[in-house]
Order: sequence, then C-alpha cells, then structure tokens
Amino acid sequence: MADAIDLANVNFDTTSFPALKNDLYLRTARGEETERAPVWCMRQAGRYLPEFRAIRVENKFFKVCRTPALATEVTLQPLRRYATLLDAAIIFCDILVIPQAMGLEVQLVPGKGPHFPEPLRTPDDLARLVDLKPGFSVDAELDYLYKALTNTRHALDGQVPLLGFVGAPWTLMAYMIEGGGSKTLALAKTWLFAHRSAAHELLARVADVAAQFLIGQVRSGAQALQVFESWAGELGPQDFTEFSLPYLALIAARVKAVFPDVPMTVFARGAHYALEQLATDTLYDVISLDWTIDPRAARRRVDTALASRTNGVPRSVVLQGNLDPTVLLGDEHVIRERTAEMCQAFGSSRHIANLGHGMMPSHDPERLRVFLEAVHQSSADLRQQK
Ligand SMILES: Cc1c2[nH]c(c1CCC(=O)O)Cc1[nH]c(c(CCC(=O)O)c1C)Cc1[nH]c(c(CCC(=O)O)c1C)Cc1[nH]c(c(CCC(=O)O)c1C)C2
Repeated sequence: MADAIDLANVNFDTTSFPALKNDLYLRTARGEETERAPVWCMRQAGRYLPEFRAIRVENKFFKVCRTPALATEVTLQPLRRYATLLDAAIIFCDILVIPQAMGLEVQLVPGKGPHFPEPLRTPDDLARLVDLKPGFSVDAELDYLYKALTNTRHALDGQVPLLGFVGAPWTLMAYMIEGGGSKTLALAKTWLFAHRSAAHELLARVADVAAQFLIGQVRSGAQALQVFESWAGELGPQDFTEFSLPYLALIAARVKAVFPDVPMTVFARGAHYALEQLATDTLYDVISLDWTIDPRAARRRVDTALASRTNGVPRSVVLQGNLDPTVLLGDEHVIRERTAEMCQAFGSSRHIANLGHGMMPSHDPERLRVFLEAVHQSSADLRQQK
C-alpha cells in the first residue's frame, strides 16, 4: 500500500528555494553546449504509473490538482522511480484549468477524458466567461497551482528543475467549444470561418489569462515553461498563421518581458509547416517536435530561417523530442535502437530528449526506463565521437 500522504506537510515560502543540483535541462534550453542531452517525458506523471493510479482511486483528478500536497506527490512519483535518469519535473496539473478559471465547468469522465457539460456554442456564450468581470483575478483563481509549484520546488530539494505549463489559446478554444476531445474539431473550426471576430476575441482573452498564469507560475517557483498547442495540426498553414501563431508569440513576449531568462518551450503538435515561423516570429527558446518531423530536416530548416533573419536580436533555437511514444510498446532492443537513431539525428548539441507526444496509459513503466537509459548512453556517446 502507498504511504499515506501528510496533507498538512506543505511549504509555501517563495522567498528562498533549495539550490539546484542538476541544471542540465536549463543549460541546454539556454543553448549552451552540454555533456549530454537532458531527458524528461511529456505526461511523465500519469496513468501508466501504478503509484499514480493508487492515488486516483481515492482522489478525483481535479482534487489532485487543487491539493498542493497531492500534486507534489504525483509530480515526484516519476522522479522517485527513475531517480537520476530524469532531468526535469513537470508540475502535475492540466491545460483545462484555464477554461475552468474562466468560468466553464470541466469534468473528467473515467475512460472518456475531459468533458464540458456546457461548452461555448455561439459567440453570445462568451458573455458566460468570467475573465472580464470586475474583481476577476487569474492569480486568485489559480492560486492552488501556485501553491503546488512552491511546495513541489521545496520537495524536489534541487534534484532537477521544475517546469510549469499552460495550454495554448487555439487548443483551449477547441476544448471550450467542442466540450471535449473531437476528431474533426468541426464546431471549433466553425468559429474560425463563421464567427471570425468572436474567435479572435476568445483567443485573445485566453492568451491574456495564459500569459498572466505563466508569470504567476514563475513567481511561485517554476524554473522553465512549456506551452502546449496540441491541436495545431488541425489547422493548415494559413489558419495557423492567423489563429495560433500570433497568440503563441504574444504569450512568449509577455512572459519574456518580465522573465527574460526563464526558458520557454512551444509544442505545436502537427504544425510541421510552421517550424520557420516558430523560430523567427516568436521568442520561444525551445521548439518541441512531434515524431512526424525528421529532426535533421527540422534543425536545417530552423537554422536556415534564423540565419536569413535580418532584424531582431540574434538567437538560436533548441529542439526537443521526438521519439514516437508507441515505440515504447516495442521490445527493449527496438527502444534502444530507435532512441540511439533519434539522438544521432538531433546531433550532439541543442537537444532536449523527449517523446514526440505524451506517455500513454498502456505504457509499461519499465519500457520508459529503457528509453531514459538509452538517451543517457547514446547522447553521451555522441559527444565522445565529436
Ligand atoms: C494524467 C492526466 C493529466 N491530464 C489528464 C490525465 C488523466 C487523468 C486521469 O484519468 O487520471 C486528463 C486529460 N486532459 C487532457 C486529456 C487529453 C484528452 C484528449 O485527447 O482530448 C486528458 C486525458 C487534455 C490535455 N492535458 C494536457 C494536454 C497537452 C498535452 C497533450 O497534447 O497531451 C492536453 C491536450 C497537458 C497535461 N495533462 C496532464 C499533465 C501533467 C504533467 C505531465 O506531463 O506529467 C499535462 C502537461 C495530466
């Protein structure tokens, strides 16, 4: 049986944190040459871990998010299991806490995923959102996550840096209108073409909340940030340029204006056509790739785009990714081989190893260990061959 968690044992002091012992992720994200590629996994805390499922038996999903001691416990579970194999922790929460804070009810239906009983249907429904109401405060609504970050940063004791995150405006808009996951996003895309100005209004309001939320996360202890545009691939290049990119750029610009040194990552899943724009038209330090993009081509395209840029401060972009998560369903030999090939393809610098999307509930935790070990080995080997 899992040890009982002492819910009263929390530390919300943001004035001093334990010294960081492993800064490999931060150095790499800032573009420095490093001894190997750092590694972590999207959804590294989650349903593939029996210790997570044990906590979920007793606690509803959003209760875990809202109870700092529980969110800390779940965030630390993979760090305990894989110990020194992981180079970052990501705070346990969900992208849908922003729609919740803006006034929409979100339920998590077992076996089905997120469900909004009353999604936005027409532009008139924007009036139901509370973000423009007098007295609304992003920081007050989402204070529970700030507390979870602060407490987790203390509990980590400097083992690895702590990442905060948000969902990007287009992805959150899609959930707010569809009411859950969807194959075609037909309802959300209707807004783009039939209610274009309402779509922009919603995107701008979500971007506003997201930027404030990220700034609050850093103040509370997050040491790096990731923005998840999980439904980017549903947009073609033209619509990505109009409905996603400007808001992704705005979020990074707002956060960087306050915290220029906090590394920021963008994961625009499926937006392979947008690599150049993400590199040249935004301030993200790291671009996270899904597994459908060839890392060699991505590196070439990003570097070429940056080199031909004539205005702005010079910048270099780090790539993150991108093993197909289903490779972890294969045997150890396949995982090692494919991980070595992946590290080779990214090259010996400016790479943060990760999956091309999140861990799946059906994954065997021991297969993730094989992936993590293989990254350590392959990426250190690559540096030696240099
Ligand atoms: C573990 C978990 C999470 N969210 C959900 C679960 C399953 C809940 C359960 O049944 O216990 C519901 C939960 N929340 C969501 C989903 C996906 C549903 C869908 O496909 O529409 C589920 C099952 C929505 C969501 N939620 C998230 C995204 C973006 C990343 C991605 O593309 O997967 C998205 C799209 C982000 C997310 N979600 C979560 C994290 C925690 C930190 C970590 O990575 O370990 C993060 C970063 C945690």
